[in-house]
Amino acid sequence: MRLIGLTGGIASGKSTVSGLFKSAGVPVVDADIVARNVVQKGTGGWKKIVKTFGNNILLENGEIDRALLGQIVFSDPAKRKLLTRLLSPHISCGIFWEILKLWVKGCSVITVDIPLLFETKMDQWTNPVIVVWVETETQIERLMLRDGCSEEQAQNRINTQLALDWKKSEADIVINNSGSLEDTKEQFREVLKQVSAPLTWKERMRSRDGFLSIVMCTAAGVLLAQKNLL
Ligand SMILES: CC(C)(COP(=O)(O)OP(=O)(O)OC[C@H]1O[C@@H](n2cnc3c(N)ncnc32)[C@H](O)[C@@H]1O)[C@@H](O)C(=O)NCCC(=O)NCCS
Ligand SMILES: Nc1ncnc2c1ncn2[C@@H]1O[C@H](COP(=O)(O)OP(=O)(O)OP(=O)(O)O)[C@@H](O)[C@H]1O
Repeated sequence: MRLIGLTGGIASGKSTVSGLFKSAGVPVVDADIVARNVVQKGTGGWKKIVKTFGNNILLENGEIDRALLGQIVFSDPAKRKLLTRLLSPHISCGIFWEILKLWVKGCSVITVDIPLLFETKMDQWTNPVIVVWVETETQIERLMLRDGCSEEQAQNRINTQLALDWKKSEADIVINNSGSLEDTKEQFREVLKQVSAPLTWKERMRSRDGFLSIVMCTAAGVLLAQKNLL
């Protein structure tokens, strides 16, 4: 099985590229969706957030007020690290189950779209690592336009992640999404050819090691969670 790691910076175009993978018939596991599911009302992630941030973090319907939580954690590095630490085991487990379900269905190539792929060291599980890169000015403009935030807020959010230029330097494949959508699609077509090629022996060993790591880390996570150690 080939696990493609798709990452980048906030609003660099990961969802845009993951949409292209889906259209090409390659299933995608989206860490942002998993991260939303693991904090739905009543889940373990939800309980941890309420315990840590208090009842004020809830909307009237009992769901987490994501906009408020975002405001809090993106303006306070310690709280952001705390939230990431609280949710990481739940998110890793969720990603693993999604991969497992697709694997059982017989999918041999799966893309995992994880914004914090390098930050959480999950890059070692995936091969190749694709970084969707964009020029900073364009990234800020698109983020402001999409989320209706100020330039300062956009810059703050960008600063909470590892530098996109550094991610680019660590990538196996870079997709430059600074231009038009058509330009990105053209690069994607080349990438698709590359990732559709059969795995070399070296790559097979790497991805098998990667998959075993996922199994072991998740099993450890589940055990620790059951013993309330997380
Ligand atoms: C803070 C929250 C509530 C804001 O929710 P909101 O719906 O506004 O944004 P959404 O979840 O769609 O995230 C948008 C983007 O923000 C960035 N982002 C999210 N969490 C983090 C984080 N902890 N650190 C840095 N960047 C982050 C990512 O690039 C992500 O794609 C939410 O992002 C969250 O729960 N984050 C913690 C979980 C996490 O680490 N998610 C990343 C998945 S690997
Ligand atoms: N090549 C492009 N040309 C113009 N707009 C684009 C292009 N690529 C992406 N966008 C727009 O930029 C915004 C950010 O793109 P997208 O949502 O794909 O980024 P992302 O990396 O998934 O973001 P996040 O980290 O917040 O999940 C979206 O509004 C999208 O429509």
